[in-house]
Amino acid sequence: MYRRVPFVSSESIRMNQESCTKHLMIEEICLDLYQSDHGWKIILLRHFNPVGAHPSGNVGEDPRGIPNNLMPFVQLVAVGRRPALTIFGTDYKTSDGTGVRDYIHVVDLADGHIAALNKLEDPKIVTFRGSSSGSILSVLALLNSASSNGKKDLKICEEEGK
Ligand SMILES: O=c1ccn([C@@H]2O[C@H](COP(=O)(O)OP(=O)(O)O[C@H]3O[C@H](CO)[C@@H](O)[C@H](O)[C@H]3O)[C@@H](O)[C@H]2O)c(=O)[nH]1
Repeated sequence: MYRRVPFVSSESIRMNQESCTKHLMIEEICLDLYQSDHGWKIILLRHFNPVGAHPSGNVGEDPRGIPNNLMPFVQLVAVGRRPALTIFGTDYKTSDGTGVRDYIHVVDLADGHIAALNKLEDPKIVTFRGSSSGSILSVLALLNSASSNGKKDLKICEEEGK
């Protein structure tokens, strides 16, 4: 968090998911701080899962070891560095039963951060929400997309939801 950064939302900042609680708490601390001292300018950045790489290929994700996250794992399966993707759960209340996330391309996210930083001198209240990319994908949809892009079926196995 930076001193003198724009902030604050005129919108409701309520979130539904329990996993968002810690983020919401931090936003509330920022709100309190702003209320106590309007000299603070704070940007609240909300986004979901960044994926992808810079088109130059110079900056991207090349995890060492076993990745924790879906996209890098799928990529390693696609290039044959991992044998199969384990799907963590297939009985969620989603269209195909696998977990869904809202993905944002990492370059769009970087652009969003720059746009937010350009508001530093703007005294108005602003929040940045980078999550509405319209790219809400299930694990299977993401996997199928990677399979069709790479023109080969990627192997999967299933296990209980985590
Ligand atoms: O090998 C894998 C990896 C992930 N998934 C599923 O793929 C989806 C996306 O998982 P992941 O890429 O790990 O993203 P998140 O679960 O959304 O976790 C991100 O979002 C969390 C909440 O902000 C942060 O705590 C994490 O660090 C960050 O990676 C979820 O349904 C996972 O269960 C699999 O099925 N198999």
